[in-house]
Amino acid sequence: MDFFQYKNNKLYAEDLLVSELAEQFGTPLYIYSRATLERHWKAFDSALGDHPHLVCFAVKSNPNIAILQVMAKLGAGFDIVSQGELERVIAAGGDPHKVVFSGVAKNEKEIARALELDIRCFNVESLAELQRINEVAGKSGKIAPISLRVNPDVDAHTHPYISTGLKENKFGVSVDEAREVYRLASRLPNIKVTGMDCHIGSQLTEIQPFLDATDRLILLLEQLREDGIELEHLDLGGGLGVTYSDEMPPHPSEYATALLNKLKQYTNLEIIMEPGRAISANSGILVTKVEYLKSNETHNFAIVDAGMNDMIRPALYQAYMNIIEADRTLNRESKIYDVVGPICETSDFLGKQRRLAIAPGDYLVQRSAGAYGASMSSTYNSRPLTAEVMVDGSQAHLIRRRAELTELWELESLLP
Ligand SMILES: Cc1ncc(COP(=O)(O)O)c(C=O)c1O
Ligand SMILES: N[C@@H](CCCC[NH3+])C(=O)O
Repeated sequence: MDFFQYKNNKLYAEDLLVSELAEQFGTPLYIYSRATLERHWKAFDSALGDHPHLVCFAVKSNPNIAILQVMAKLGAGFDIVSQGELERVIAAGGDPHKVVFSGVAKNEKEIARALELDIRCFNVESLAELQRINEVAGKSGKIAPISLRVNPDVDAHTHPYISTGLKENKFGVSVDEAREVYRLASRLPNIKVTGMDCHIGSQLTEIQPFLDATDRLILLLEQLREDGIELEHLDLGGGLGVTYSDEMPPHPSEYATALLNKLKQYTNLEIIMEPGRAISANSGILVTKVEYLKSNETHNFAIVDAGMNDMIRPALYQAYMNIIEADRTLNRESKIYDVVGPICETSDFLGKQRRLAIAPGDYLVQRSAGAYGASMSSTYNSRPLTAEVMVDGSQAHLIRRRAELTELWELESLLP
């Protein structure tokens, strides 16, 4: 069941009318459904069944601390890529022992803080990083649990900007070098080798690349056994896609079951997953108000109050995201529009060539906006970050207020 659905042609978020939420909290506005977030995380968790596992929510997809709190209450783990994300997890009540730390450029301070909190594992992306973690752990009197992020050189068949598992990408240690780096790691005094990880890209809509990557990891895992290196966990990363238009990605349970099938004889090997988008994207919408309609010889434009600073995916990846009316009872004339924002950039659009029935003052909804929406937003053009609301049944909680305009320069100062 979809928790964002029309009843009598008016869009609801769980039990609440989207247009009323827009009136109450103003626009642009991100609205999330708690029930949807929970259902999506549980789909992964339950598909992995009795096999030892941990489903780590990829914080980068939506780091709002209320969202992390919902995850923490479910018992989720977290995949982080910075100290900022780590502190958010802690602030939200997350368990640091369920945190895996990815990212290509971990600095000493971040490593020290993660060691202090006894995180589950560092997902190490290079030999140089491994050596740095060993040094920082030595200084902190800790033993750092590590996994090597293996780059399996598998084509994820996704947008080139969000493909990460090819040789030419900056991520991880190549599958050919990994065995040697593991041998080295196993001899470092302040390192404990606990796992292996990979993440081949985002918005994958086919299962096969995941299976191919897993095969390469299993091969390496067997080679490590020959070297006397036993792993405790295998982290298969995130990357499962969602439906933005007509993609048909596998359901999380189908995906998890397929991977589990490959690994079922490894009964003691804990499986870690790092889904972000598959949990958060369709748990959220972006509501925006039509400010003006205008037309020229070739185009009709719906000029709305949300811009690429609020949702950059269309501008950055030419991503298609569905746009629908919040209220279909208003009896407007329908036309084909480019839905554009207030930012002074030609790439500032939410969608192009969409049939919509709207008038100024109406609300439009961009669907699937819960992942990489608010998290990638900026204050470009000195626009405050958009407010965010969590709907929980018939309750709406403001989980991020819109900043006052003066707060936008709080960190700056005039010259003396
Ligand atoms: C290491 C790592 N894990 C997990 C994710 C989450 O990816 P997704 O949101 O596609 O599930 C990402 C982002 O692509 C990532 O870089
Ligand atoms: N930000 C991207 C996904 C990148 C995931 C991070 N590795 C998107 O919106 O699709």
